[in-house]
Amino acid sequence: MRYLTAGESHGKQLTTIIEGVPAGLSIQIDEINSSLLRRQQGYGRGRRQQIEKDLVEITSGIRHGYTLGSPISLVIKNDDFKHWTDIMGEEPLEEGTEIRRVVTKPRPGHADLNGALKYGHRDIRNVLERSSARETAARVAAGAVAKILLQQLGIKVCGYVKEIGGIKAKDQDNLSIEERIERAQQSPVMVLDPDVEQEMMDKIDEVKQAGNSVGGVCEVYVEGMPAGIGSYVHYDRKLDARIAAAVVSINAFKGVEFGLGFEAARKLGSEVHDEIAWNEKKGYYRTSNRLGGFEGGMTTGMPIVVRGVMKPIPTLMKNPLRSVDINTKEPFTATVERSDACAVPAASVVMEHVVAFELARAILEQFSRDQFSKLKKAVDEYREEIRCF
Ligand SMILES: Cc1cc2nc3c(=O)[nH]c(=O)nc-3n(C[C@H](O)[C@H](O)[C@H](O)COP(=O)(O)O)c2cc1C
Ligand SMILES: C=C(O[C@@H]1CC(C(=O)O)=C[C@@H](OP(=O)(O)O)[C@H]1O)C(=O)O
Repeated sequence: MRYLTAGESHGKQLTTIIEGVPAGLSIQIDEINSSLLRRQQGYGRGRRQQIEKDLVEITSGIRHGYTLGSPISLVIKNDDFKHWTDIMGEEPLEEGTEIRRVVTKPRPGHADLNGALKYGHRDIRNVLERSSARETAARVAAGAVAKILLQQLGIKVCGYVKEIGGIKAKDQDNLSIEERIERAQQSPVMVLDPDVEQEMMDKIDEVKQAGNSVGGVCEVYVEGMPAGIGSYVHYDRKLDARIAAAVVSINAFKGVEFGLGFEAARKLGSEVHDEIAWNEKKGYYRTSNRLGGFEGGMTTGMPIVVRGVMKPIPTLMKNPLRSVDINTKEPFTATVERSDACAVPAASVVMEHVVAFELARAILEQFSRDQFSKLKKAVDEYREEIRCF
C-alpha cells in the first residue's frame, strides 16, 4: 500500500491517491471527515482554520461504502482558493502583468531559501505553497483510511500532546486506549493530563501575543499490533525505522523516540530491556514496555509508544528573524505570512495518521491479500499461531 498527495496550500484542492487497499473494506466518509476535523481543531492555530472546513470527496475506489481494490482518490477543496485566484491561477500571465505579493525574503526555518535555490524560483511563493503543512490534511485523509483498516483488524491508534513550550504532561500509563482517545478529543490542546491543559493554553496565548511561536512533543500509542510485524532482514523493512521516517517527514518535526527513547542512554541494560513471559490467554508478553513495542525492527506485541518533537513554527509574526532579499541581497527581516503560533495539538493528529499508515502498510506487506476478509482471516490465524508457538 502506498500513497501520494498533490496540491498547493492556496491552490484549488488537495488530492490523495492511495493504492493497494484490499477490496471489501467498509469505509464511511464520516470517519475520514472526523479525522480531518480533529486536525483542524488544535488550540493555537491562525485564521486559516476558520476559513477552511476540510471535508473529503471520494472520487474513486469506493462504491456503496466498500473499497473496490482499485486506487482510492480523495479530494479536499481549499476554501481559501477563492481569495487567491489571481495569485494562484494556472493561466500564463499576460505580458506586463504584475504578480501580486511576490515573495523574495526567505523565512529562516522554513523551506523558502533551500527550495528557491534548488528549483530556481525567484518567487518564493512557488516553494512555500507546497512546503506548507496544508499538505498534512491530505496525509491525514490517507491515514484515516489506514486507521479504518487497522480498526477492523482490532488495532487502535491514538495521538496526543505530551509537551508544549516546556510544559510537560504527566504520564498517564494507567489509561486505556479508549480513555486516551476520549481525553485527547475533549482537550483543546489534545493533552491527556487535565492539570496542565490551562497552563499550556496560557503559554500559547502568551507566545501568540508576543508574535512568537512555540513547539512541543506529541505521542502516538497503539494497541493490538501482533508481534513480529516488520522485519530485521533489511534496513528498509524495519518497521520502527519506517515509522521514524514518517514522523520526521511531518513539517517541523525534528526527532523521534520509542518507549524510554533518549533516556535509555542513561540507564543500565537491566533497566531498559523488557523481560519475556508467557500465559495461555495472551501467549508471549513482556512484563514491562520500556522499549515501546519494538525489537529488531519488529513489533513485540506490546503497545507501540512513539514520540515526535516539533520545533516552534518558523514564521514569527511580530519580530521576524533576519534574512536577505534574494533580489537585492540586502538584509531584511523575513516575509510574514499569516501563521499559526502553535500547531503541536494539530500535529499530534497528523502524527497519529502517518504512523497508522505505516502500520497498515507493514501488515499488508506481510499478509498481502486482495480481499479484506481474507486479510482479516490471515491476521487472525497468525495471532493464534504465535500465541501457541
Ligand atoms: C499542522 C502544522 C501547521 C503548521 N503551520 C505553520 C505556520 O502556520 N507557519 C509556519 O511558518 N510553519 C508552519 N508549520 C511548519 C512548517 O510547515 C515547516 O516548518 C516547514 O515546512 C519547513 O519544514 P521543516 O521545519 O520540517 O524543516 C506547520 C507545521 C504543521 C505540522
Ligand atoms: C493551511 C494550513 O496550515 C498552514 C501551514 C503553514 C505552513 O507554512 O506550514 C502556514 C499557514 O498557511 P496560511 O498562510 O495559509 O494560513 C497555515 O495555516 C492547514 O494546516 O490546513
